[in-house]
Amino acid sequence: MISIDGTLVSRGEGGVYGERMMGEFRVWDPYRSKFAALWYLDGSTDLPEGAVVLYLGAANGTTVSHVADYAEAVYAVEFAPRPMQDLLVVARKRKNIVPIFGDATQPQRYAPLVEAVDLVYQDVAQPNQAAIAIRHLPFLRSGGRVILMLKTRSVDVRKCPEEVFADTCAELEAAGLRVVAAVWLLPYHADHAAIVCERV
Ligand SMILES: C[S@@+](CC[C@H](N)C(=O)[O-])C[C@H]1O[C@@H](n2cnc3c(N)ncnc32)[C@H](O)[C@@H]1O
Repeated sequence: MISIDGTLVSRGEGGVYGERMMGEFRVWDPYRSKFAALWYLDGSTDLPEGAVVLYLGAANGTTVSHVADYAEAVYAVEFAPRPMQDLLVVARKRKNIVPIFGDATQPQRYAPLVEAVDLVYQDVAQPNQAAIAIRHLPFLRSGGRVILMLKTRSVDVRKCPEEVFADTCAELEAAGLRVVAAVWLLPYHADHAAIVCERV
């Protein structure tokens, strides 16, 4: 990933959501994007140019647009109609984004549209976040990665965040993933942790 004087950027045609520009580069704000926050907090995080990405929880496409500046293709899944409309606008300008109006708990419904991917990136804030990620492992190439943005309060508000975090890591490992990094996203995002896994 590219940085200019320590600021994370991506190279894309024009701004998408009023983000700051540094010449032809778009500033990727860690307060607006958990992916960017992870990059600032864990130096080993990378998004190799030319990667194929399956993105679950695309929302209005702000982070998707930065990911698409690096990736060869981004399959972007969103199930809420309003953000989907904005995502479609973003995808009209970026031909390597494939917007999918679908429910990430039902991957079999969009499986025919998606190729094998190098990265499954998930940011869905649902109770069953680990299970959703695990359901997408058939799309992941061997050696590929899963980045799960875990919103602990969405899983179980009664459990302490550390317990939810540990349980989620254990569930992912039981499914054959190896956790290579696990980071709380403070100060950028409260109640969120990023879990980076490799398919072994
Ligand atoms: C926290 S927002 C994602 C923010 C986005 N990743 C970004 O960085 O710009 C979570 C999104 O996931 C979507 N979502 C939640 N559950 C989903 C599901 N089962 N299938 C698809 N999208 C889902 C929500 O509608 C919402 O837009």
